Amino acid sequence: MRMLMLGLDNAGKTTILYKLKLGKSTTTVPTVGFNVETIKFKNILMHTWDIGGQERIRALWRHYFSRTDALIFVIDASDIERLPDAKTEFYKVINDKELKNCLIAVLANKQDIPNALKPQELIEKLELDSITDHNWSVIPTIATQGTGLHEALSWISTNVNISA
Ligand SMILES: Nc1nc2c(ncn2[C@@H]2O[C@H](COP(=O)(O)OP(=O)(O)OP(=O)(O)O)[C@@H](O)[C@H]2O)c(=O)[nH]1
Ligand SMILES: [Mg+2]
Repeated sequence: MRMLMLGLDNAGKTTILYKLKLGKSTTTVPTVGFNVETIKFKNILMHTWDIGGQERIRALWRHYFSRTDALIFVIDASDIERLPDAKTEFYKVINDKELKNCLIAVLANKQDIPNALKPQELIEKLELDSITDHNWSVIPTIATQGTGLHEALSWISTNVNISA
């Protein structure tokens, strides 16, 4: 299956990718372009694309939409100031017709930071209950420690319709 990981810069996407791939926390630099790794989870091969989230390169995201089975949208839940930007980008992505059938896992990352929004608060602020045309879930994570990442893959693996 093909997974696409998007979200604003600094959300934690690359940290998640390499925590899942290597089992350890890595030092990252802002991604200019993409990283791709295959993660094996419960005998499912998850081809996972992590795309840079800086504003000037977000226009490139759509080139990676095709054939995506699951979208992982990573949010820095402690960055309340940029939540409106994250929301705008999120809806732009999920309303694209190329992603109309994909599963959506929203990761409420950086739960180790004291003011981080909890999943229920993110559901309200992002108005996720208004989404009726996708199967979605919000999962709290701490990418640097690996907390919640297997729960996220587990939810994806049990809900995905693998097309190929
Ligand atoms: N405290 C805390 N820091 C985190 C967590 N996850 C990631 N970070 C840190 O956040 C910073 C950005 O992480 P990246 O994984 O590079 O972010 P990214 O989403 O790939 O960013 P772009 O490549 O620019 O799109 C790094 O310093 C990470 O160590 C977390 O759960 N908690
Ligand atoms: Mg990155």
